[in-house]
Amino acid sequence: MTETPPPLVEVHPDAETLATAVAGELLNRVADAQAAGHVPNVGLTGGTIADAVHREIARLAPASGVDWGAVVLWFGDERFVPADSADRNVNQARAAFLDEVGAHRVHTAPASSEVGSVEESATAYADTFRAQGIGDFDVLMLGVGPDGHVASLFPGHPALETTSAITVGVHDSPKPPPERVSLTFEALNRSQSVWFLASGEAKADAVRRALAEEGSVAETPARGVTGAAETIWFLDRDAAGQL
Ligand SMILES: O=C1O[C@H](COP(=O)(O)O)[C@@H](O)[C@H](O)[C@H]1O
Repeated sequence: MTETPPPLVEVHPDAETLATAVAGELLNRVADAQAAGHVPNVGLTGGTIADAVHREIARLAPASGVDWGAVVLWFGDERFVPADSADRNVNQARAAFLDEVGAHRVHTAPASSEVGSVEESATAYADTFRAQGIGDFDVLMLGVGPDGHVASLFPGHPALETTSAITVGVHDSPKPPPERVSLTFEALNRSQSVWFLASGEAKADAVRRALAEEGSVAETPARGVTGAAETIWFLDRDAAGQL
């Protein structure tokens, strides 16, 4: 088995500077990939710090030279609610930056108003991956819950144990809404760069557990994802407070 490099930690004074730094770094990576003739696949996440990052991408995008029409965008997880619900991660991202920058190659799991069950949604999302022939994510951004969850893989939840599938339907999520679709560890780990984003004191214990020498993935699912080329933890000072 190939060894992945150890995680790097980058600490910023607060959530605002963290969001600006991540947005700037993402724009640089995507611009470089496009300059090299590559069509980048980028994994997006929902959540509070992700929203701040997305708004910074919108602000910085005009000067970046990135052609967002030629970036393929995915979500690490999606909430199984109606298509027009503000709870959908894709709607949060559309409002924050996707519409403004002109991104249109955007893929997420179908909504509850589009398919009949969370399993059907998970299967359709997996089919989209296969149809697009995605090898791996160039950059996958992931939020981290205060409980250590990543995407919609929650501590002690049966969805953690999914093998031989790239998506899973999640029922009884401890965080609302209860039904979600998540990429599995198998899919999340098909990433060159994994960037964890965490801000605020409420995340400090989860960040400590995720980066500790010892601990289980069942207890802290964020421990289960690494990038083949790099894993970076982008933190603010409060989230890094227990390191
Ligand atoms: O429910 C979710 O939560 C996490 C983290 O969100 P945050 O608001 O605590 O930052 C997010 O990564 C995930 O995509 C989302 O569905």
